[in-house]
Amino acid sequence: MIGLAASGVSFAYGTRQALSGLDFSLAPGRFNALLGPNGAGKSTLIALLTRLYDLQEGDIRIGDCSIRAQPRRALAQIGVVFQQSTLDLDLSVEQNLRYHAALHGLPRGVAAERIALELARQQLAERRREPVRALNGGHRRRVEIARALLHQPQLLLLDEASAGLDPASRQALNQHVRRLCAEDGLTVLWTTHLFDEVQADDPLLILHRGRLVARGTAANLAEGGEDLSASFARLTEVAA
Ligand SMILES: Nc1ncnc2c1ncn2[C@@H]1O[C@H](COP(=O)(O)OP(=O)(O)OP(=O)(O)O)[C@@H](O)[C@H]1O
Repeated sequence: MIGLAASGVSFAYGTRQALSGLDFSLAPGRFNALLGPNGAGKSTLIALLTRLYDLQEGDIRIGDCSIRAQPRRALAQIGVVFQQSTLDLDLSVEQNLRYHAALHGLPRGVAAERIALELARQQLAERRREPVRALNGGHRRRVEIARALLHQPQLLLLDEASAGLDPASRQALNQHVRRLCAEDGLTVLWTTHLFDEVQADDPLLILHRGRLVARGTAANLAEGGEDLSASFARLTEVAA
């Protein structure tokens, strides 16, 4: 199981400060939630964790690798599901995965084995020959998760993976990712702006206007029996 630790991470788009002095770590092998409203900086943080953007300040360690000093080794440990889907809707599920495996230089035989394994794990084996267009939103997300896991990373980052899904599919996807975590020891970072996707004992980070305003679990951040939305309102008001 692998953890992640960020220290002193700040990022600005020109003069617009998007993240300020973030220090946090993710619990290895757990479903870690990152909660923040639109514009809090979640996608910017994912972009830094995946080296889509270069770090401006601070460092991020994935396991024992610094993404500054050993970016290739660090990135090999990460799988990512971005907010915007990048599946080709007209290709089959399997073709999408094969294309991705080829891009990453996986030999054909290895790719075929991993694709079969991942599709079985995501309960999608029977749909492998269907075009992605024929799948509902929740299943498309599972294809993206399968794709993100093809190179066998130990850390899975999901940026608002449930966005655009109906409530039942949102909950099913959330439970699905929790199972991957529990069964395979995957370390997960699940970003969301929805309180009901966070459970009381999840390791939780709350991001507000580019600053971390709380770390802990929803249960230990709560005061006087308040629910997470009330804790959130109190914590962000203090930080405003
Ligand atoms: N390319 C960009 N250029 C300038 N400012 C940006 C850019 N991308 C994001 N921002 C700003 O940086 C801040 C953080 O945005 P970010 O997209 O990381 O937040 P978020 O929490 O992911 O929100 P959302 O859920 O809406 O994507 C916001 O104020 C946003 O307007």
